[in-house]
Amino acid sequence: MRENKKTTQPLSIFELKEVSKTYDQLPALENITIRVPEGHWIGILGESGSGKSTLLQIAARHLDADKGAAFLHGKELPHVGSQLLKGHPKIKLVHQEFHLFPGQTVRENIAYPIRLERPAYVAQRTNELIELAGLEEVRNQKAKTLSGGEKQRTAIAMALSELPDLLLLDETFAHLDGLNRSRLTRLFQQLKARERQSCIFVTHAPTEAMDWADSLIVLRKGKIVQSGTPIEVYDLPVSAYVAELTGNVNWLDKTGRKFIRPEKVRVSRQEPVGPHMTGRIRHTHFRGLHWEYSCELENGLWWVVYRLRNDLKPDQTVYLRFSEKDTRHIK
Ligand SMILES: Nc1ncnc2c1ncn2[C@@H]1O[C@H](COP(=O)(O)OP(=O)(O)OP(=O)(O)O)[C@@H](O)[C@H]1O
Repeated sequence: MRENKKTTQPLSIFELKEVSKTYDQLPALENITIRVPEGHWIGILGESGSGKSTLLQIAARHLDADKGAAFLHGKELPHVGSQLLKGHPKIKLVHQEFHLFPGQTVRENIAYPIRLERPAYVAQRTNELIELAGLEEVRNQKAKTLSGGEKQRTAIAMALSELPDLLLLDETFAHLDGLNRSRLTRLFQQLKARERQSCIFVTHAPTEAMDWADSLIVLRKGKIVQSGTPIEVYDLPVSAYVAELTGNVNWLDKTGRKFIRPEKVRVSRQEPVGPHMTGRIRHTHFRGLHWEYSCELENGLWWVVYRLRNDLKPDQTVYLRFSEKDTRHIK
């Protein structure tokens, strides 16, 4: 990685500096600064309408901000309005409306961005991506005949055939089933580790954000409310909004200031010695690797608790214990 000698900070590939955007006098983004160091994946998490897509559109050079600037490798990028074509050749946005050539095959679509390279390289890179994206069986099928998930994987493979300096992903996993999700996961793991790809990705899903991001940025009503590593943001959220957006939260009182995460709560069927809380199981949810139970406490609060086994029944009385050091306060 190239280092900035003065600060020893990794150099930013891309930067948005003090960017603001208003639609019909309503602010969609306010004073947003984001730096993407080389090889980093920045996850943008936020509720619907918080400005995530607007941010990606500005980063992709599809949309001009009202204020602020965008830099690639330290060079300010021109206004979108002053360019003949929207976008930037070194920045690729993959979003849910896939831009594929419908009459071309999967292979032809993936090969298109590198069509001027040596034929042997084109064939090798295309085959590699077809395999990584799990598209072997549809490689000769026309894009218009693909399923939604196949289109999405083809669009991602196409974006990656010629690696951009900055990859932008908009809700990439949103409509994928488990199998396709794990295929893409492999593809992205390789991109991160081998290709040192830099990326900004937008998601609603906290697990996806935690999994992929080197740093997380939480947006609310167009403003950055918190940024940090996924662990920092998850463990020390600055507000109830961030706490609830990043995972399940058990509030310790009705003020919404003190909480504990469910994985820190021990649930038992027998009354323990020592301090504990008492509750009743109300709902059971199978989550694959664990069971999640909604539990109504004696004080009227509802908590979520996890167990590896499905051994608690609705209406059963349970006892909850936790350590004070695992509780968190929101200032
Ligand atoms: N073209 C537009 N014209 C007017 N208002 C817009 C336009 N695009 C977005 N907005 C508004 O700007 C705000 C931010 O929208 P944006 O699509 O960036 O949010 P988001 O976080 O991506 O939402 P979602 O998760 O629902 O896609 C919203 O209030 C939205 O209604």
